[in-house]
Amino acid sequence: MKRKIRVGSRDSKLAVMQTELVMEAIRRADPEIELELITLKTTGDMILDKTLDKIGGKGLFVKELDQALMDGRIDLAVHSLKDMPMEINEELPIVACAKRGDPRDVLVLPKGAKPGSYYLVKVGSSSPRRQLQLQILYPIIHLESVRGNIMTRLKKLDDGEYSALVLAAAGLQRVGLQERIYKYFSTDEIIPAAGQGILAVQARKDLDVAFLEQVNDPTTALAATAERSFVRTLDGGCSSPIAAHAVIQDSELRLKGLYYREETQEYRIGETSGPAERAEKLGEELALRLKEELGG
Ligand SMILES: NCc1[nH]cc(CCC(=O)O)c1CC(=O)O
Repeated sequence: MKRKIRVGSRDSKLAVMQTELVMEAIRRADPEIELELITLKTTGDMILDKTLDKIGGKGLFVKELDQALMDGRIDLAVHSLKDMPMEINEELPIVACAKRGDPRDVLVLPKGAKPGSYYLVKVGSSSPRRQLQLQILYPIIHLESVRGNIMTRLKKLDDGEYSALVLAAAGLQRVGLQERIYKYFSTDEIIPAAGQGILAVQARKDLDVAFLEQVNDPTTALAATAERSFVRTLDGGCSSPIAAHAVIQDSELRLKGLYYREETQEYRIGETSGPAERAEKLGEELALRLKEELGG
């Protein structure tokens, strides 16, 4: 008898494209499994007139999917890891991280803009992490918040509401709009969000997930562990400009992190490296070091 797996996803174009990528990987690993895509609207997708920090943070992008997992209406949920809260219901663990996509942030110009003629006035980004690092890169920049999914943001850009946007490369690539990318920021120019470019699969902890072994990329999972440990240790909500990016080479993990202290409006950028299996500890140690350097 064919095993049937119901895969839950937010209903944005990006979320569905990402979930289909994971479903393709599952089919490649086990063609016998029957997969059904089930999309759900999440609260975070419906409240579009407020910035995330004003509506309770990242949990609003996962609550409905968590409930559907608990109710047994879906068997898996696929998320952009960077949109998942650092604290996860232990009944609903992350059971796989697919191989990381492009982690970088990029600059996008309005359709038809002449190359080289971009202005740093009314640059759209709602991410405190991007805003802080853009101000460091371009002290004269004028930033404005922008909400909505990728397609909504691009329409606002092309309708003249912004002179440029800063978005994630992976998002544009996955919806087939990589040609809109005008400039890539290196991960040193703008340190990505923890988990940026990573697709995470969540399931009820009692589900037999052996079929996900070939979907999971252990190197990506260790990088995600270090980055999320850094943010969790700093207790970073979505309103604080915390950034973390880990790269693993020959079992050596290098982690770069940015910590911003609200009270003093100071930030620190630091790096650490060590054996990849120490990912959790490396994240914690770097976070504590930066916190101490900033006195709090
Ligand atoms: N909350 C927005 C969001 N969540 C995940 C991605 C991109 C895909 C990824 O980082 O895996 C994006 C779009 C963006 O930041 O421009």
